[in-house]
Amino acid sequence: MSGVTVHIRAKTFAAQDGAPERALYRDFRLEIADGSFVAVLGPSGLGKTTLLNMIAGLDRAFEGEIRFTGGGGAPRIGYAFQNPRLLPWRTVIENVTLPLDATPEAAARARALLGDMGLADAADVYPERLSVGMQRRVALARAFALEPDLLLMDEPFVSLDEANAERLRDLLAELVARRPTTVLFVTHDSREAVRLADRVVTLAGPPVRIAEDRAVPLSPDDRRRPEAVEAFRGAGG
Ligand SMILES: Nc1ncnc2c1ncn2[C@@H]1O[C@H](COP(=O)(O)OP(=O)(O)OP(=O)(O)O)[C@@H](O)[C@H]1O
Repeated sequence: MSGVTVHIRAKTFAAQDGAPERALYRDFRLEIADGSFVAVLGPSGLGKTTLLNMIAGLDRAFEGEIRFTGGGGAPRIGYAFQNPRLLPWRTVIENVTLPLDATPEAAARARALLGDMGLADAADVYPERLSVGMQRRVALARAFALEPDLLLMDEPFVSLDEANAERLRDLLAELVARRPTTVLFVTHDSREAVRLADRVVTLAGPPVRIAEDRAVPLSPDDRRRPEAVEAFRGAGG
């Protein structure tokens, strides 16, 4: 596992194609404890994906520091992007095993995860044959198969129907219970945040600031009861 200490002194997107300069972050700090499951809520366009990209090292054009805590050098980071980003010229199983060591154990783990995702029969087809919801599940399997120390998830269940989304929330909770991982989970849905996370950070801005930071001390059973989730949300004010 790995915790993260984020300090963004400044993150600005320059003016471009007629759009004005955007100062997204100014002296922003966030501590994510090793082994925690943190949901990040906030309005569209605020800079949540940008935050994940900076943590993942995909966006280095900012002033500040991202430090990984919890020992053991650079963490293995799994990233379930907002769009599935599968390689169209590779089969489903090839997409999932791509970031893994080429060992029989890794291949078996990838196939088992596809089974968990209800995609056992789709392992050898190409992504274009799959619905968007199935492609999202493949992208999740790819992120889990890496056995990450830190899992970044950007609205991973957003285009799924509620029954499938709920099944995958259960699966995510089970996978994290099975193999403890630090999770940073961006969502628009505060029910989903309370359902999954042990801490919900609500962002406001710009520039981005933490408007609310709330621990969610619900039991796994309560999280699966919509009325318990609703009562917790209602108690928050
Ligand atoms: N490469 C870029 N160049 C210029 N502006 C960008 C770039 N990437 C993002 N932005 C802008 O920065 C702002 C934050 O984008 P970001 O995708 O991080 O927001 P978000 O909170 O994840 O939004 P959503 O919830 O809609 O996904 C947006 O206004 C977006 O248009």
